[in-house]
Amino acid sequence: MRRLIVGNWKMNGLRGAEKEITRLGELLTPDDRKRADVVVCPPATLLGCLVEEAAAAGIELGGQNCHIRPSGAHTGEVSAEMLADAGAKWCIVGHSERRQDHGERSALVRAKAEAALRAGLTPIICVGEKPEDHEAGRAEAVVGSQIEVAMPNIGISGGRFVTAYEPIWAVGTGVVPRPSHIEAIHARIRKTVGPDTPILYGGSVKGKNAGGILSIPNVDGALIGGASLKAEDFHEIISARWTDHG
Ligand SMILES: O=C[C@H](O)COP(=O)(O)O
Repeated sequence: MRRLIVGNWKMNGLRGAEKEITRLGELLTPDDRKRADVVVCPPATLLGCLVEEAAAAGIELGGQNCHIRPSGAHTGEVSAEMLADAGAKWCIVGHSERRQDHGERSALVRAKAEAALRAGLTPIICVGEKPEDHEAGRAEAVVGSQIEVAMPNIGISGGRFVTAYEPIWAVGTGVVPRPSHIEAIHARIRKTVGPDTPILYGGSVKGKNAGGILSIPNVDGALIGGASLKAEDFHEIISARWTDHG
Protein backbone atom coordinates (compact mmCIF):
# COMPACT_ATOMS: atom_id res chain seq x y z
CA MET A 1 0.00 0.00 0.00
CA ARG A 2 1.20 3.52 -0.79
CA ARG A 3 2.34 5.62 2.11
CA LEU A 4 1.70 9.35 2.57
CA ILE A 5 4.84 11.23 3.58
CA VAL A 6 4.26 14.82 4.69
CA GLY A 7 6.99 17.35 5.50
CA ASN A 8 6.12 20.16 7.94
CA TRP A 9 8.70 22.91 7.63
CA LYS A 10 7.19 24.74 10.64
CA MET A 11 8.57 28.33 10.90
CA ASN A 12 11.56 27.66 8.66
CA GLY A 13 12.31 28.75 5.13
CA LEU A 14 12.97 31.93 3.16
CA ARG A 15 12.90 32.63 -0.56
CA GLY A 16 15.46 30.35 -2.16
CA ALA A 17 13.81 27.31 -0.57
CA GLU A 18 12.63 26.43 -4.10
CA LYS A 19 15.93 24.64 -4.56
CA GLU A 20 15.05 22.09 -1.85
CA ILE A 21 11.84 21.22 -3.71
CA THR A 22 13.64 20.97 -7.04
CA ARG A 23 16.35 18.82 -5.44
CA LEU A 24 13.73 16.54 -3.90
CA GLY A 25 12.13 16.16 -7.32
CA GLU A 26 15.52 15.09 -8.70
CA LEU A 27 16.07 12.58 -5.90
CA LEU A 28 12.66 10.89 -6.14
CA THR A 29 12.94 7.75 -8.25
CA PRO A 30 10.04 6.22 -10.20
CA ASP A 31 9.95 3.53 -7.50
CA ASP A 32 9.68 6.14 -4.71
CA ARG A 33 6.82 7.78 -6.58
CA LYS A 34 5.07 4.43 -6.94
CA ARG A 35 5.36 3.71 -3.21
CA ALA A 36 4.60 7.11 -1.69
CA ASP A 37 2.67 10.35 -2.11
CA VAL A 38 4.75 13.30 -0.99
CA VAL A 39 3.46 16.57 0.47
CA VAL A 40 5.44 19.56 1.77
CA CYS A 41 3.85 22.13 4.11
CA PRO A 42 6.03 25.25 4.03
CA PRO A 43 5.27 28.52 5.84
CA ALA A 44 2.31 30.27 4.15
CA THR A 45 4.63 33.01 2.91
CA LEU A 46 6.43 30.49 0.69
CA LEU A 47 3.46 28.68 -0.86
CA GLY A 48 3.22 30.96 -3.89
CA CYS A 49 7.00 30.82 -4.46
CA LEU A 50 7.04 27.00 -4.45
CA VAL A 51 4.04 26.22 -6.63
CA GLU A 52 5.90 25.86 -9.92
CA GLU A 53 8.79 23.85 -8.48
CA ALA A 54 6.40 21.57 -6.57
CA ALA A 55 4.35 20.86 -9.69
CA ALA A 56 7.52 20.11 -11.64
CA ALA A 57 8.75 17.83 -8.84
CA GLY A 58 5.40 15.99 -8.56
CA ILE A 59 4.96 17.10 -4.95
CA GLU A 60 1.81 18.62 -3.43
CA LEU A 61 1.83 21.57 -1.04
CA GLY A 62 -0.05 22.17 2.19
CA GLY A 63 -0.61 24.85 4.81
CA GLN A 64 0.32 24.42 8.46
CA ASN A 65 -2.81 25.97 9.98
CA CYS A 66 -5.92 27.86 8.88
CA HIS A 67 -8.61 30.12 10.32
CA ILE A 68 -12.16 28.83 10.67
CA ARG A 69 -13.58 31.65 8.50
CA PRO A 70 -12.93 32.20 4.79
CA SER A 71 -12.22 35.94 5.15
CA GLY A 72 -12.87 38.91 7.42
CA ALA A 73 -11.46 41.06 10.19
CA HIS A 74 -8.99 38.58 11.68
CA THR A 75 -5.63 40.33 11.73
CA GLY A 76 -2.66 38.07 11.16
CA GLU A 77 -4.71 35.02 10.21
CA VAL A 78 -4.68 32.99 6.98
CA SER A 79 -7.82 31.27 5.73
CA ALA A 80 -8.11 27.87 4.08
CA GLU A 81 -9.39 29.65 0.95
CA MET A 82 -6.20 31.73 0.88
CA LEU A 83 -4.05 28.60 1.22
CA ALA A 84 -5.96 26.92 -1.61
CA ASP A 85 -5.66 30.08 -3.71
CA ALA A 86 -1.88 30.07 -3.13
CA GLY A 87 -1.60 26.49 -4.37
CA ALA A 88 -2.13 24.30 -1.29
CA LYS A 89 -4.05 21.03 -1.49
CA TRP A 90 -3.66 20.02 2.16
CA CYS A 91 -3.73 21.72 5.55
CA ILE A 92 -2.33 20.58 8.89
CA VAL A 93 -4.71 21.41 11.76
CA GLY A 94 -4.34 20.93 15.51
CA HIS A 95 -0.58 20.50 15.52
CA SER A 96 0.65 20.16 19.11
CA GLU A 97 2.66 23.37 18.76
CA ARG A 98 -0.58 25.22 18.01
CA ARG A 99 -2.42 23.41 20.78
CA GLN A 100 0.36 24.35 23.24
CA ASP A 101 1.34 27.82 22.02
CA HIS A 102 -2.13 29.06 21.09
CA GLY A 103 -4.37 27.03 23.38
CA GLU A 104 -6.17 25.32 20.49
CA ARG A 105 -8.56 22.65 21.64
CA SER A 106 -10.12 19.78 19.71
CA ALA A 107 -13.46 21.55 19.07
CA LEU A 108 -11.58 24.39 17.34
CA VAL A 109 -9.44 21.85 15.48
CA ARG A 110 -12.63 20.28 14.14
CA ALA A 111 -13.89 23.70 12.97
CA LYS A 112 -10.55 24.25 11.22
CA ALA A 113 -10.70 20.81 9.59
CA GLU A 114 -14.20 21.62 8.32
CA ALA A 115 -13.02 25.02 7.04
CA ALA A 116 -10.20 23.26 5.18
CA LEU A 117 -12.69 20.81 3.63
CA ARG A 118 -14.99 23.64 2.54
CA ALA A 119 -12.01 25.24 0.78
CA GLY A 120 -11.27 21.99 -1.05
CA LEU A 121 -8.22 21.11 1.07
CA THR A 122 -7.58 17.77 2.76
CA PRO A 123 -7.08 18.38 6.48
CA ILE A 124 -4.33 16.55 8.35
CA ILE A 125 -5.69 16.42 11.90
CA CYS A 126 -2.99 16.09 14.56
CA VAL A 127 -3.55 14.42 17.91
CA GLY A 128 -1.12 13.32 20.60
CA GLU A 129 -0.67 13.07 24.33
CA LYS A 130 1.47 15.22 26.63
CA PRO A 131 4.41 13.61 28.47
CA GLU A 132 2.46 13.55 31.74
CA ASP A 133 -0.45 11.70 30.08
CA HIS A 134 1.99 9.21 28.63
CA GLU A 135 3.64 8.63 32.01
CA ALA A 136 0.26 8.18 33.68
CA GLY A 137 -0.79 5.58 31.07
CA ARG A 138 -3.53 7.85 29.71
CA ALA A 139 -2.30 8.13 26.10
CA GLU A 140 -5.00 5.97 24.55
CA ALA A 141 -7.83 7.71 26.39
CA VAL A 142 -6.49 11.21 25.66
CA VAL A 143 -5.87 10.57 21.96
CA GLY A 144 -9.20 8.75 21.63
CA SER A 145 -11.13 11.70 22.96
CA GLN A 146 -9.10 14.20 20.89
CA ILE A 147 -9.91 12.42 17.63
CA GLU A 148 -13.56 11.88 18.54
CA VAL A 149 -14.00 15.63 19.03
CA ALA A 150 -11.73 16.82 16.21
CA MET A 151 -13.08 14.57 13.46
CA PRO A 152 -14.92 16.66 10.83
CA ASN A 153 -18.48 16.18 9.68
CA ILE A 154 -18.05 13.78 6.78
CA GLY A 155 -20.94 15.45 4.97
CA ILE A 156 -18.66 18.39 4.11
CA SER A 157 -17.08 18.16 0.65
CA GLY A 158 -16.78 14.41 0.81
CA GLY A 159 -15.11 14.71 4.17
CA ARG A 160 -11.81 13.06 3.24
CA PHE A 161 -9.27 13.71 5.96
CA VAL A 162 -6.02 12.33 7.32
CA THR A 163 -5.04 11.88 10.97
CA ALA A 164 -1.54 12.25 12.40
CA TYR A 165 -0.57 10.80 15.76
CA GLU A 166 2.23 12.85 17.27
CA PRO A 167 3.05 12.14 20.92
CA ILE A 168 4.27 15.51 22.20
CA TRP A 169 7.18 13.90 24.01
CA ALA A 170 8.49 12.56 20.70
CA VAL A 171 8.28 15.81 18.68
CA GLY A 172 11.75 17.19 18.02
CA THR A 173 13.27 15.21 20.90
CA GLY A 174 14.93 12.30 19.12
CA VAL A 175 12.83 9.97 21.29
CA VAL A 176 10.60 7.51 19.41
CA PRO A 177 7.91 5.46 21.19
CA ARG A 178 8.13 1.68 21.26
CA PRO A 179 6.46 0.11 18.19
CA SER A 180 3.86 -1.48 20.50
CA HIS A 181 2.87 1.99 21.75
CA ILE A 182 2.47 3.39 18.23
CA GLU A 183 0.53 0.28 17.22
CA ALA A 184 -1.87 0.54 20.17
CA ILE A 185 -2.60 4.24 19.65
CA HIS A 186 -3.06 3.86 15.89
CA ALA A 187 -5.45 0.97 16.53
CA ARG A 188 -7.41 3.25 18.87
CA ILE A 189 -7.57 6.01 16.24
CA ARG A 190 -8.59 3.46 13.59
CA LYS A 191 -11.61 2.49 15.72
CA THR A 192 -12.91 6.04 15.44
CA VAL A 193 -11.89 7.05 11.90
CA GLY A 194 -12.64 3.77 10.15
CA PRO A 195 -10.68 1.76 7.60
CA ASP A 196 -10.26 4.38 4.85
CA THR A 197 -8.70 7.31 6.69
CA PRO A 198 -4.91 7.34 6.55
CA ILE A 199 -3.20 7.57 9.95
CA LEU A 200 0.29 9.09 9.95
CA TYR A 201 2.86 8.87 12.71
CA GLY A 202 4.96 11.95 13.58
CA GLY A 203 7.73 12.58 16.09
CA SER A 204 11.48 12.24 15.46
CA VAL A 205 11.10 10.24 12.24
CA LYS A 206 14.46 10.02 10.44
CA GLY A 207 15.86 7.99 7.56
CA LYS A 208 17.22 5.36 9.94
CA ASN A 209 13.96 4.63 11.79
CA ALA A 210 11.41 5.33 9.02
CA GLY A 211 11.31 1.79 7.58
CA GLY A 212 10.51 0.27 10.98
CA ILE A 213 7.88 2.86 11.86
CA LEU A 214 6.16 2.62 8.48
CA SER A 215 5.93 -1.16 8.90
CA ILE A 216 3.82 -0.94 12.08
CA PRO A 217 0.17 -1.96 11.51
CA ASN A 218 -2.13 1.01 10.84
CA VAL A 219 0.79 3.37 10.13
CA ASP A 220 -0.12 4.69 6.68
CA GLY A 221 2.53 7.37 6.45
CA ALA A 222 4.53 9.90 8.41
CA LEU A 223 4.51 13.59 9.34
CA ILE A 224 8.08 14.86 9.43
CA GLY A 225 9.40 18.07 11.00
CA GLY A 226 13.17 18.61 11.23
CA ALA A 227 14.13 15.89 8.76
CA SER A 228 11.94 17.39 6.02
CA LEU A 229 13.92 20.61 5.73
CA LYS A 230 16.76 19.22 3.64
CA ALA A 231 15.85 17.35 0.47
CA GLU A 232 18.45 14.61 1.09
CA ASP A 233 17.22 13.88 4.63
CA PHE A 234 13.58 13.91 3.55
CA HIS A 235 14.31 11.65 0.61
CA GLU A 236 16.03 9.15 2.90
CA ILE A 237 12.69 8.77 4.72
CA ILE A 238 10.62 8.55 1.54
CA SER A 239 12.90 5.87 0.12
CA ALA A 240 13.02 3.82 3.34
CA ARG A 241 12.01 0.16 2.94
CA TRP A 242 8.91 -0.82 4.85
CA THR A 243 7.04 -4.07 5.12
CA ASP A 244 3.46 -3.90 3.98
CA HIS A 245 0.90 -4.57 6.65
CA GLY A 246 -1.83 -5.01 4.05
O1 LIG B 1 4.93 18.05 12.26
C1 LIG B 1 5.93 17.38 12.53
C2 LIG B 1 6.18 16.91 13.86
O2 LIG B 1 5.95 17.88 14.83
C3 LIG B 1 7.42 16.11 14.05
O3 LIG B 1 8.54 16.93 14.19
P1 LIG B 1 10.00 16.23 14.23
O4 LIG B 1 10.06 15.30 13.05
O5 LIG B 1 10.96 17.38 14.11
O6 LIG B 1 10.08 15.50 15.52
